[in-house]
Amino acid sequence: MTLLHDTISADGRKGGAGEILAIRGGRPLRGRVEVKGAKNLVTKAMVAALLGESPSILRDVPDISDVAVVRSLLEVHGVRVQEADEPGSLMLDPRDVESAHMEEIDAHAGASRIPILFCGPLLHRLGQAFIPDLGGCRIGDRPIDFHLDALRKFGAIVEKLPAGIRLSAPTGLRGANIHLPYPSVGATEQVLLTAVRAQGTTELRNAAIEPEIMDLIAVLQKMGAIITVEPSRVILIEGVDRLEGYEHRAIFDRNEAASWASAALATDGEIFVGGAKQPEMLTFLNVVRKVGGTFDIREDGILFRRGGDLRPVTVETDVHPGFMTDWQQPLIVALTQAHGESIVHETVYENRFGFTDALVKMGADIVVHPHGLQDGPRRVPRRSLEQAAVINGPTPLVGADIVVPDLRGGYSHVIAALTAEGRSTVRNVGIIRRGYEKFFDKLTAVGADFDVIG
Ligand SMILES: CC(=O)N[C@H]1[C@@H](OP(=O)(O)OP(=O)(O)OC[C@H]2O[C@@H](n3ccc(=O)[nH]c3=O)[C@H](O)[C@@H]2O)O[C@H](CO)[C@@H](O)[C@@H]1O
Ligand SMILES: C=C(OP(=O)(O)O)C(=O)O
Repeated sequence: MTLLHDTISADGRKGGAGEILAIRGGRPLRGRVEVKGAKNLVTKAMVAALLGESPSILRDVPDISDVAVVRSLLEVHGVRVQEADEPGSLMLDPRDVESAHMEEIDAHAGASRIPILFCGPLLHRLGQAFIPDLGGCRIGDRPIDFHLDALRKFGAIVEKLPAGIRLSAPTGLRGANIHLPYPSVGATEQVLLTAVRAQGTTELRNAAIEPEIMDLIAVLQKMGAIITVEPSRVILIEGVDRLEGYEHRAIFDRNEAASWASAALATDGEIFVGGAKQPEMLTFLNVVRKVGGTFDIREDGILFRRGGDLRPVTVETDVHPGFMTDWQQPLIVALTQAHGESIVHETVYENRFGFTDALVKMGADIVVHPHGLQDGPRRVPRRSLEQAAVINGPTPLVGADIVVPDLRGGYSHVIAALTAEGRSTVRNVGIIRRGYEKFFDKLTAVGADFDVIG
């Protein structure tokens, strides 16, 4: 195994060394990996630091390119960011927040989805905000209409620019009554980050309640916010005049944990995921059990292994506490090895099965139904945008030349290549660093046989 490069570029979009892997598959992955703070919390907690009048300390920050992008965008707005009291901790000092130059903001275009969450904090701190065009996984349209509608209700004025948007709040931001058309994670965070310093009370209905959102609420409460989570997806936020910095250890990355679990199932291996915890993964663990995998929940993590032949399963992705959409892509690799027909209904995004083309090229039997399947009783309400994938297994996979399309799809391609007999070339793996820290090191730790060839 030759490691030529396993570092993050400051800019998540840049290519270069570490982009192409030659993988020799066909043997079980066994070993231990550690997961740190969740990409889907850490990046938002970093934005929350903008709202404080004093510095914040965030611990268990993963070394991923989405964090680098958010750090850089904070820095161009005058936030001083440096390592704090232990490896993987950041001190974020927002006392000198200032407007950034347009070119500095534009340099972050297309790199991540997080910049949209700068709207409320920048409006509070500076009275205006410029937000670059967003990046993130291309798994559907991913509109930001819920975000902008909510911001307008708070009193913001939104202008479309040739690249990005400009917001201003000439008369300040006031609490609002907001009902989200769908429990969007990002829009819920947008409302939280805006309402905490708005004048008066905000009532948010049909809010997302993912564990990462609860952790963001914990961060905001440490800062001085007053947020009440009521039953039935209602969140009340009483605006306050001043927030301070926080000290916080981020919730673990349950998406990374589920990914390594699926790798153990797919390759008939055994992987201990240090830092994984049961409560946030209940729904995933139920599916592991249903497909015939086993898990052993320990004090410091969860051990995943395949117990025998894998069984087929039907899964509907959903908002929390349902089966998370980010889990379905790695799981599908394992389902190619299950005995019988599995069905995955993707109800969150309208285009999240593109990665299966590569799996089919490797020998998998997967048929994607772009308008979903009418197949009997369902727990998750049908959505017009949904699709379904029918996976028949087990099928031997053979090595192929494949190109990574997005973060989870990319991880799934690597795992498929490690499951497949023979040699695969996997291109564009740099995308995987958006959400998986020390990815090559971790592959090595579980015994993957690969070379970085470009
Ligand atoms: C950085 C981050 O935390 N990303 C996560 C976040 O993405 P993100 O916050 O972008 O996902 P959302 O929950 O907002 O999206 C859910 C659905 O709502 C739609 N929608 C959303 C906003 C909007 O203004 N209009 C609109 O129509 C989306 O197109 C999608 O169909 O939650 C997703 C759902 O758990 C996860 O897959 C992503 O990993
Ligand atoms: C869809 C994802 O991320 P993002 O929202 O950052 O594109 C993901 O983490 O799988």
